[in-house]
Amino acid sequence: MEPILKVKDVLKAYDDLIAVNKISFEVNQGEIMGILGPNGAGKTSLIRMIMNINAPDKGKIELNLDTDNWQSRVGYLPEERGLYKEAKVKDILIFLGSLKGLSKKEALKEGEYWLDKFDLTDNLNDEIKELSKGMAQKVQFAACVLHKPKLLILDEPFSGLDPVSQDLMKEEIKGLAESGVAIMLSSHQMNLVEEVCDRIFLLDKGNKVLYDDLDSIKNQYGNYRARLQTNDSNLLEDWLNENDLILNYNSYRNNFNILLEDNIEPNKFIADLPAGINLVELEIKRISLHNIFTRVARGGLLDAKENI
Ligand SMILES: Nc1ncnc2c1ncn2[C@@H]1O[C@H](COP(=O)(O)OP(=O)(O)OP(=O)(O)O)[C@@H](O)[C@H]1O
Repeated sequence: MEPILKVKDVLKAYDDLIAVNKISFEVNQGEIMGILGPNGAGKTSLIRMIMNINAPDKGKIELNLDTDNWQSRVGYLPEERGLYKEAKVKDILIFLGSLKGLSKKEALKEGEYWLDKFDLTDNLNDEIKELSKGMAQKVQFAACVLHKPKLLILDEPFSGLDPVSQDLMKEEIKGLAESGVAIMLSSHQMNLVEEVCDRIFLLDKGNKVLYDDLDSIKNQYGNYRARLQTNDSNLLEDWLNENDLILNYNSYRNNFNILLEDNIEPNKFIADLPAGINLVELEIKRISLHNIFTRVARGGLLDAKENI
């Protein structure tokens, strides 16, 4: 099946600054593609070109939405959350729905469906200025999905949300992808998107760092780290100091943070632990996407401490 969005060799410069440097990627139906990178990486510049707010200096953006009126098939949550403060939630939903071709009744029905999901049903008649930042953001999210878009573009959808609301937002985004929506989201909070995205495009200073599915990225770059608590600290310390499975470690009293060498799998580490060691706790995980980014984009060294 044709991708819903194709970005081909897109370049955008602001005077001398190349904000987006010949970037190419695709977003397919039913997948969540994360555009990740630190502040200033070029994420919003890319999104604005996709939304036709700015034009690329070079390259092409193609939308495959089977319509001349592409905006009726796209939902967009912009980075700046600009709902009119004096307007009521209800009127915002009706107005933004009407821009996407919905009748008043349809917009209200869909809007109420989404407000219910975010526990905001009682706020339908509130003015935006009466809502918290996170509540207003959920209303804006509702407004960008109520016309059932085929392509959803979310610029920093988790910023300003508390952890419970972030989880709720993640679940709704996953649900939309499962129903077939192509979703592209940008974020600088790499830990948050790890659990949501199928594929990742890592961007740094306008340049591609990595573009692959999350598992492949983690298989390729993701060393394992272990967190371990033991009553046999001396035994473990001696073992760690002479073991070539270990890249580095740090410890505090009986707690150890251990970074395994490239390609060392958890089984190998566990099988090699000193015989009879008394373990109180053991956790083994891959390093985070943030650490992979630090390593690949910045040539940073991995250190056991920063991975915990
Ligand atoms: N209108 C503009 N004029 C000049 N420079 C700009 C403009 N918009 C963005 N830039 C620059 O382009 C680069 C990329 O900015 P952009 O906003 O696309 O990054 P971002 O990845 O979305 O960052 P953030 O996570 O901070 O929102 C930055 O160096 C920024 O200063």
